[in-house]
Amino acid sequence: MPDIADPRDRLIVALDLPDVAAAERLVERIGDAATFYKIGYRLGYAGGLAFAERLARQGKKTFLDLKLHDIGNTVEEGVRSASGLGATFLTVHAYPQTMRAAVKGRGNGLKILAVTVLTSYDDADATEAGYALPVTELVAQRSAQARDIGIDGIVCSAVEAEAVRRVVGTECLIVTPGIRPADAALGDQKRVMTPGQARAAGIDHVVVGRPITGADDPRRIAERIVAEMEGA
Ligand SMILES: O=C(O)c1cc(=O)[nH]c(=O)n1[C@@H]1O[C@H](COP(=O)(O)O)[C@@H](O)[C@H]1O
Repeated sequence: MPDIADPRDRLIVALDLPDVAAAERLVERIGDAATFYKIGYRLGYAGGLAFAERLARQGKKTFLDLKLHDIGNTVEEGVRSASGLGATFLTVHAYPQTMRAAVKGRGNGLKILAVTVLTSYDDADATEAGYALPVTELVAQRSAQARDIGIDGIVCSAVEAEAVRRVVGTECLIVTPGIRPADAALGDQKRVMTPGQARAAGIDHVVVGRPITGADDPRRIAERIVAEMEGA
């Protein structure tokens, strides 16, 4: 829970767009209302990794959301390669072997975030995937493992943020997708909070995609989200 001096840094805009030209247009329209962008595999597989490097060179913070999960050697070497892209964050799934490998491979100040249980999952989805624990317990268990392994941050829903903070303490970041302004459509997200609720629950960063990427005025929505967190 490091001090975040610029309140805009709390908002990470998910650039889930089909191509680099669309991402460039959105970044341009948002202007200085956002400082931090997430590149996931939709854009990543369409030239987005080179674009992420460019954004970083232009002074934006970048988050590579590659959600790595593989045998340890592949994860470790993959993280080593990703460490050269100038990013601030990189995601891996919160499996102990994967997290240990990621910590071994990280370099150049890249922080590793562990995705505990996807925010599109509820208890029924976890059961269907073969887990005996309810989501809140699975998130707590994986957060404790991430803490013990030395992961830099946890990705969970803001619904679990207070419980996760008790597990990981103040040194570890909590980053929460599944964020929706009060009037926004949920889409496929199931564990959801507003930006203000998330901030009050003690998160470090929120991740917001469609409410911004699909807005008529993305800059205004980004500004509103930052202001809502500041007022929380
Ligand atoms: O790792 C993530 O960023 C992530 C983890 C998670 O549990 N849930 C989740 O929604 N995300 C990502 O956060 C973004 C949320 O997008 P929206 O639902 O459009 O706001 C997407 O890019 C997801 O891939």
